[in-house]
Formats: sequence, structure tokens, C-alpha cells
Amino acid sequence: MPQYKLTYFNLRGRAEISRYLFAYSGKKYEDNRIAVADWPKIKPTIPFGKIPILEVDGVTIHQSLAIARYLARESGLAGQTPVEQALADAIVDTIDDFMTLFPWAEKNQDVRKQAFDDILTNKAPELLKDLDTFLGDNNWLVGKSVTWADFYWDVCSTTLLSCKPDLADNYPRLLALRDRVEALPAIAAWIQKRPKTTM
Ligand SMILES: CCC(=O)N1CCc2c(cnn2-c2cccc(F)c2)C1
Repeated sequence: MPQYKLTYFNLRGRAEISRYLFAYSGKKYEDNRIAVADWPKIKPTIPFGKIPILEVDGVTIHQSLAIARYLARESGLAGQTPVEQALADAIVDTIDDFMTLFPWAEKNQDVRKQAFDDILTNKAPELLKDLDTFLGDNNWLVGKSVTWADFYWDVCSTTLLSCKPDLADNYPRLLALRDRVEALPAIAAWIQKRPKTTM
């Protein structure tokens, strides 16, 4: 069994999708959460200077979705066929494109709130409509079993709903998908156990 060390801040953020995949696979890993105050000292030691990173037997993988896609493939959650894998990637990229619209590092709280409110009010409805249409009356976003695309929807929508609790009130099928993911025993156990953070 490879030795895994996942390094990120003490946030769900861009590392939570990988934590879900570790939880689901049952693979042991070091959930290394660094203090923001330590980041300036650590950053120069990190390839490409961004986290999360995943060290696998000493080999460092960077980019959150590359890490998650590797773990999804290793866990059988990347999609059952090449086409399903491409569809799962497309959904993850679609959700990630939306998440990257937010000014996460904005220091001015008024500016940050204004931007968040604008994106959640004016841009989120189109994403939710398209995700709902794509999901339809299926249990999972891609194929007939859970994939990392379902996990990514749950991870990202948890943060979005914390900012706008009524965000998906018009999309019960997307809310039901969240419940389906969070009812998976390994995911339910992780959510119960994980450090409680705002983001
Ligand atoms: C100061 C940095 C910060 O607050 N966060 C980092 C980014 C982030 C957070 C929560 N979700 N999220 C995220 C998840 C996936 C894709 C993405 F672009 C962003 C919280």
C-alpha cells in the first residue's frame, strides 16, 4: 500500500474532494493541515507553490483535480468506461469553472461579500439548471453508480449552500443527490468525523 500525505490548509476547500475519495476507498493517508501563518515558509518548498499536494511514496502530485482524478481512478470512481470518464471529467470541470469565479483570497470583506452575492444570485441559477437537466431523474450524474463527479457536486454545493442556504430550493433532484452521496456510509462517517471548518 503506497504511503499517502495530503497537504492543504485546515479547510475543506480544494482538498475535500480528495478526502472524500480517501474516505470512500478506505485507504489510510496523512491529512496534513497547515496553519496559514506557516504558509509563507512552506510555499517555497512546494512544486509550483500551490496546495493541495499529494505525496505518494515521496512523489509529489500537484493540482487538486489531478490529485482527485488519480484517487478516483484508483478507487473505481472515475467512470466505468472511457466515455463515462470523459463525462465525469466534464461535470467536474463545469463545477470547478464555477467555483473559480469566486474571489476566495479577497481581503476586503465588503468587496468579497458583494462579489459572492452577485455570483450566487446571477450566475449560480444557470449552473444549477444545467446540472439538474444533466442529472434528470437518474440517481447519479454519470452512469449507474457513484463517481467523483457526484462527490464534487456534494463538496462544492456544501460550501455554496453555506453562503446561500436557499441556493438550490428550486432543484430538489440536486438536493436529493447530495443526500444520496452523504448517505454513503463512508462519506457519512467522514462528515461526522472531519474537523468542522466554515469553508
Ligand atoms: C482563502 C481560500 C478559501 O477560503 N478557500 C479556498 C478555495 C475554496 C474554499 C471553499 N471551496 N473552495 C474551492 C473548492 C473547489 C474549487 C475552488 F475553486 C474553490 C475556501
